[in-house]
Amino acid sequence: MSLTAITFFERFEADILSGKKTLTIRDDTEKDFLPGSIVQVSTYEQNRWFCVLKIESVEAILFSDLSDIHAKQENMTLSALKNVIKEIYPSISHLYVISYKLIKEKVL
Ligand SMILES: CC(=O)Nc1cc[nH]c(=O)n1
Repeated sequence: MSLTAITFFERFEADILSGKKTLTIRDDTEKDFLPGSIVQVSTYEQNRWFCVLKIESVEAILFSDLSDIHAKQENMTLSALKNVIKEIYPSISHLYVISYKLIKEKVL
């Protein structure tokens, strides 16, 4: 069964809504998104819905293969991205790059 919802830390919300952050890197507990599927997005902290994404692709990657291309799509430097991922997933080397498109934003 594929996943239909995802959470992001609140600090990433503005970058997602502005289209500056177009991918997320997750561990194997959050890899089962179907390309082409629609996913509801909420904040991790408050479970507050804030947008809808369409999954473009899900690709396995090793932590050591993260590059400037991934960092740019996360709207970060590569060293900032590696620090964020190490903090969220300490000592996990097998990860998944999930790319997405913003479909619907929250209306303020
Ligand atoms: C809640 C959560 O795990 N959020 C993450 C994790 C990795 N990348 C990301 O953009 N957001």
